[in-house]
Amino acid sequence: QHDYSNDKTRQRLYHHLNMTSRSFSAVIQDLDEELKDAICLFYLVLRGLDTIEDDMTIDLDTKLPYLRTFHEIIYQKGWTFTKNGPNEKDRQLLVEFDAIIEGFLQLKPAYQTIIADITKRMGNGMAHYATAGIHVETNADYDEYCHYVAGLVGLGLSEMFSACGFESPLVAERKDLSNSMGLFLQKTNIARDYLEDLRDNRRFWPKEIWGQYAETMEDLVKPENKEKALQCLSHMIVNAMEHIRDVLEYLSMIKNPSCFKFCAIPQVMAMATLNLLHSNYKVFTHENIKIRKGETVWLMKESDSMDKVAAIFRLYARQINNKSNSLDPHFVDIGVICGEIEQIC
Ligand SMILES: CC(C)(C)CN1C(=O)[C@@H](CC(=O)N[C@@H](CC(=O)O)C(=O)O)O[C@H](c2cccc3ccccc23)c2cc(Cl)ccc21
Repeated sequence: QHDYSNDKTRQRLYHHLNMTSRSFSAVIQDLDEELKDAICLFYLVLRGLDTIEDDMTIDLDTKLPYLRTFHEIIYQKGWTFTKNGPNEKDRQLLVEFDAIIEGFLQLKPAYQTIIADITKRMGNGMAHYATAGIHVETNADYDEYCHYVAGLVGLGLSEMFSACGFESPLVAERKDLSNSMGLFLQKTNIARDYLEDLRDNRRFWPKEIWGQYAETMEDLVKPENKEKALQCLSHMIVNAMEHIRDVLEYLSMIKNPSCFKFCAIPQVMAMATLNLLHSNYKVFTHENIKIRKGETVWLMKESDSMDKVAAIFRLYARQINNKSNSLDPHFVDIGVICGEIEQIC
């Protein structure tokens, strides 16, 4: 139990957490005392790293060293970053990053080591994919990139759950399941953010997939390619849904109620998002597609037991299956995955 001698540090931490993501910050604050601060800091350190990766106003020569050394920076009292571009929301976190470091240095060494290790591996992975000319081409690249930016988060969280004794050591051992937890979330975000990422000149959809439907990724936006675009989207959704069996197996291992909700809520939100995306041409015409606030509130309330979470996955799987008709080349794949979900649940 780390005592934040000056509660000021703690207040600043949770202020930044609330600034990054209001709904999820409440979920983190519901975590058991032993884990709450460690996961809050893990989340904020990763947000800081992600803000540097995402900032297109920083040239590569400056950005790459920051990505590769961020795991050391988090030990440097007083460090802040003022080179960031105008993006107000995230910029504030880095300008005041000394408060995050202050909190990080007060964590138990075991949690510091887990956070630093994941940050090092993630920063190097991000640096690899930020290097000029390197981007996601094959499905293997896609899984590797998502492993770096999200799968590793699952590994770190599982190590924390096992380290604090809330969960069995098996949770940290099943790295494949922890990785899938991250890939399901990240692949859902990447499918959802097609247009926003295209505008920011970020290419995450693998050519091995979109190449089956268009000459270039931009072609998918053209109205005359609407059918091909929706078929490609369906393919991306199937690719994400392949992780559901691992997600359900991982969640069935989590016994601590606050850890369970913390893990389950983003997963059911992702499943609801995939349902919203399927056959939805807005993916190619609008940015920031999100499930309705009411649905979010319902999902957060309903995700407190394995049976309820399984029922939610079954519900959305049925809805996706009903929407995908025989014109959809992935109609069979979706049927198979939904059939499996019926069995598992
Ligand atoms: C890229 C990402 C998916 C890993 C981001 N990520 C998440 O998406 C958050 C959810 C979140 O931030 N929701 C925001 C999203 C948004 O801002 O749009 C919301 O407002 O609902 O959840 C994940 C997260 C939570 C629980 C278990 C996980 C297991 C493996 C990988 C990630 C896991 C997360 C946990 C930590 Cl410690 C750090 C980051 C994340």
